Amino acid sequence: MVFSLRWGIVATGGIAELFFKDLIADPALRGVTDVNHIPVAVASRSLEKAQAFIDAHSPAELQGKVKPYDTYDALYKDPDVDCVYIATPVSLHYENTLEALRAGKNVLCEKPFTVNAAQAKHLHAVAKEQNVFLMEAVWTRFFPLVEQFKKVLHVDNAIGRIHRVYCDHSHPFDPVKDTRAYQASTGGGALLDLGVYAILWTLLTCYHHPDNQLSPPDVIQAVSLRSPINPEVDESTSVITVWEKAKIMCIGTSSMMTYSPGECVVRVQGTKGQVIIPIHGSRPEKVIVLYDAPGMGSRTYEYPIPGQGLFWEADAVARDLRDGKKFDDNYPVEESIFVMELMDEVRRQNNLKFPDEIEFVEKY
Ligand SMILES: NC(=O)C1=CN([C@@H]2O[C@H](COP(=O)(O)OP(=O)(O)OC[C@H]3O[C@@H](n4cnc5c(N)ncnc54)[C@H](OP(=O)(O)O)[C@@H]3O)[C@@H](O)[C@H]2O)C=CC1
Ligand SMILES: O=C1OC[C@@H](O)[C@H](O)[C@H]1O
Repeated sequence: MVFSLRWGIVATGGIAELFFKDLIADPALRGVTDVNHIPVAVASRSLEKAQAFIDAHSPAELQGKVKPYDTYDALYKDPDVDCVYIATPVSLHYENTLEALRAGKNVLCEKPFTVNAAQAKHLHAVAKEQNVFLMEAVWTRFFPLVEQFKKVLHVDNAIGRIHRVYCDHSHPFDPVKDTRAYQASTGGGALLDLGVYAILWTLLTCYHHPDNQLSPPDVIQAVSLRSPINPEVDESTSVITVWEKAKIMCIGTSSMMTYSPGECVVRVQGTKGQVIIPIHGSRPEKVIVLYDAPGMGSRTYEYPIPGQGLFWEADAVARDLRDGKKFDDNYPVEESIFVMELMDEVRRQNNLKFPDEIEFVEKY
């Protein structure tokens, strides 16, 4: 039997649009037959915007069936919504997710989860108290390609012992169009918005290395370059982590001024070769293994994406809710908290602060 998940979408920006389109894509096109998705409501700060979003993106069979709301709160109260997708700027993730959880809703919240670890911990506590589902929407984590990447490195040991990892996620943000990236009040800067993907590859290679056993890194050394447009935010941040148990050094970089090197956004170097992921660090389609041994050559695993690729995380949420889970095994909230702790430390080393109004945590 197919399990259908009814979604309520909060906000009508760029990623909300892509997520909506992926929800209504035919699951069979990605070989999925056990779950599907039904968008039932969209909330915006303006009723006109919510309605325009629904009209623009709903296929004929959904016209008139998706409810528009002019407040996010009204959507949280809708009994037809099984799961809320939060697609607001990061500065609002804590507040929006908290309200949705308190209304008894399951929540998938866009990346980065919150602006600091304290907020992430509070959301985790509230989800447990309310007995509802919570996950950060790090979509890439749910790509089938990622399973192949982990298998090549940690199961097949295709490149032998891993020594060093480079990973990058960068692309320019336009100071006029992408204003949220340049404002501290909206949680801007390269680290939070783009650095999450450099951290994702760091975690997959080092934190999840069988010898590391999910231990934190022994060393974190980070440097940020502040933006001349607004020195309150970082335009580039580089983070070196050392993982003693697995004996790996990892260099993760992010910049909102320049592009990632296209041919290689992730390079994992081992004793027997290298694993390379070409662009894009958040939407990869290939894993390439280059063997050092003469005559071994290379092997390429290709994973074309039949859509944007956001549907895989939605499928994971649907399966979790079908199975009565409150957290996802592949990406539990504890790991989002760990990511936020890492980012807190990077910001501490570089004296990068957001305004109190967005760093606040309610007493609990
Ligand atoms: N997974 C991915 O690939 C991507 C994830 N993201 C993440 O998604 C989130 C949203 O990003 P994106 O969609 O690009 O952002 P946009 O600026 O395009 O949209 C944000 C939406 O949030 C709502 N909103 C509520 N309050 C504010 C406010 N004070 N200022 C601006 N918007 C507000 C608005 O919707 P309304 O007016 O309808 O209420 C707005 O359309 C971020 O956390 C970002 O990191 C972004 C891009 C890609
Ligand atoms: O999350 C995102 O926002 C920034 C983009 O670079 C990235 O590709 C996208 O997934």
